[in-house]
Amino acid sequence: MNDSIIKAQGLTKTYGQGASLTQALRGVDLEIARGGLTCIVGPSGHGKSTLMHLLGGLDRPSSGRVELDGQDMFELRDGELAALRSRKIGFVFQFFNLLQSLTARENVETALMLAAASEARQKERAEELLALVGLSDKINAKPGQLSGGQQQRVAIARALANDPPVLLMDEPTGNLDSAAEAEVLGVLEDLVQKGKTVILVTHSADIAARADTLVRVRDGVICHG
Ligand SMILES: Nc1ncnc2c1ncn2[C@@H]1O[C@H](COP(=O)(O)OP(=O)(O)OP(=O)(O)O)[C@@H](O)[C@H]1O
Repeated sequence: MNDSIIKAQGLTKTYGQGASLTQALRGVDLEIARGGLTCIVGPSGHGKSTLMHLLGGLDRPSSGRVELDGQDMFELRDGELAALRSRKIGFVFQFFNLLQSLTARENVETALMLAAASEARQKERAEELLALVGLSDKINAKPGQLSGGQQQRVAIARALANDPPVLLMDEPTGNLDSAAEAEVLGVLEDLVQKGKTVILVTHSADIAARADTLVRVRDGVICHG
């Protein structure tokens, strides 16, 4: 596959040592094509989140490599890796992680890296992002005034702050009911239409059914078929 945005080779990850050693990943090779919705599925405790963290450069593997847009991530030093991550990947997690005392717009603004931009430009950009996830009417609401699905859409807008090509999500609908899940899925499908690469770990059969690519993880390896 030539146009893969992420390419992983021989990934292993071991936690702990001695009697408490866990081999979370035991040799994963994976290519993710640019664009499209990729779902990582599999039983609990089999290595999905570990894989997601390594694909996003949030953690380093015990061995193996991950190329992001042609760049070998783990040959970079921590600071360089962090800079690459913030340009290329937006992260979304199960529990939204919004700041409760800030409005939706302010939560998005916290992630904008527009150092030179005026306050007015930052505000405008945050409002554009909230419009993109269908929340134009909630820009001044605080998380406590929003439903779970709306909070997760604010988290998605925040993850898009620096216009990364990739969105990486760990169970983004794990804390939502099915109506809110459908809301979030709609936003993700919209983003895929706009050319983003969306990769998510999910236990939801409804979401997995909409994936362009399914990656099944079992016992720390990818199982085919
Ligand atoms: N930081 C850590 N330290 C020690 N062991 C860990 C750590 N993170 C994960 N593990 C172990 O690695 C294995 C894989 O965990 P991982 O979180 O990747 O699984 P998962 O498939 O995402 O599970 P779930 O669906 O329940 O979230 C498990 O046995 C887990 O206990």
